[in-house]
Amino acid sequence: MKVAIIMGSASDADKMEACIHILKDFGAEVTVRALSAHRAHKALEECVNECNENGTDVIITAAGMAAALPGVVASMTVLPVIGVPLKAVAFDGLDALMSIVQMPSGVPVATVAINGGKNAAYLALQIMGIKYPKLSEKLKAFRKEQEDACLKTDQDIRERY
Ligand SMILES: Nc1c(C(=O)O)ncn1[C@@H]1O[C@H](COP(=O)(O)O)[C@@H](O)[C@H]1O
Repeated sequence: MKVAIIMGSASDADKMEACIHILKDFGAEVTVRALSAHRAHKALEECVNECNENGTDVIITAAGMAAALPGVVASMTVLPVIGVPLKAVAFDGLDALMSIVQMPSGVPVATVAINGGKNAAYLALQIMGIKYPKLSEKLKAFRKEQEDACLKTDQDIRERY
């Protein structure tokens, strides 16, 4: 159960903390790298080649601004690539969202919400759940906990009003 997280810059790390924690909580082996396609494309290629060879199940990519990274990573692998657009200095993250979501056909990046690192983790876990049945069971238990918590808050609201 191996996930590689590649972000465009070390300055993105805070926004990906929750993603990393969720993956580790569910028992995934997580590798985290900060490699820009724009600034270090050779090292990025080496990193993706390693993923292709070392049994990585899913690659999560995260980048802000002109976010070429997720698409470039997707071009170098047939592993599932998830893209997390990050809100950086301008346009509330729409710049990154547009860069990541509008891939030409044949080279998909499964794009989550702006700053959607948590859902990137859950989506990666669900993809891996196909291969690891115990993980799938854990995810079902998590969904049940979430449902119970929702019903509890509903009850609280009904009682309050
Ligand atoms: N989008 C990309 C890429 C890329 O796509 O190759 N490389 C860096 N970045 C983004 O630039 C922003 C600022 O990075 P710096 O703080 O390092 O200047 C970050 O959000 C990063 O993801």
